[in-house]
Amino acid sequence: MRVVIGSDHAGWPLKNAVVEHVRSLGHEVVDVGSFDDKPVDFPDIARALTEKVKSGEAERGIMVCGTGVGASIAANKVKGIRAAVCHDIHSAHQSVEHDDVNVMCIGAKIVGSWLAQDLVASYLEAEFSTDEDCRRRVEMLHAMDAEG
Ligand SMILES: O=C(CO)[C@H](O)[C@H](O)[C@H](O)COP(=O)(O)O
Repeated sequence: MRVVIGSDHAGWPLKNAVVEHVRSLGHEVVDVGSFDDKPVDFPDIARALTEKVKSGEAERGIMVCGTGVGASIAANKVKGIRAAVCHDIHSAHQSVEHDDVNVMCIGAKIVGSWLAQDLVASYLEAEFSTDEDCRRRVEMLHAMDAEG
């Protein structure tokens, strides 16, 4: 699949490892930066990243900031985006299976590169469940988006 990946300055070192790993898993990467450690504001990167998901240019997004928290707050401001910080393997796949998460956020200051690789693999392998309870709940999230 096509995956858009972005980070702020704090997430930049881990983002590079994530980009390489996602490519090694056979996915296509759209890299929206950062491309160095120059300070940038995570909402700007979240805006660029979520635009690619919203438009359909990428099926999933991965955003790395210092904690993953700012990235997820910013991404969730965008209609159609369901973002979550995932720092354990179970959440990385269940967030997709149950909640149809389309942007996973990781904190570069919180997790190491080995765990990040496993989180990414788990997230990208997961598919949204056909279970009707899960489907209904995500429809409710769509309705909340529409309410504004
Ligand atoms: O973790 C973050 C937001 O939740 C960001 O990546 C930053 O690391 C954090 O806001 C700290 O910013 P700073 O400019 O690097 O001090």
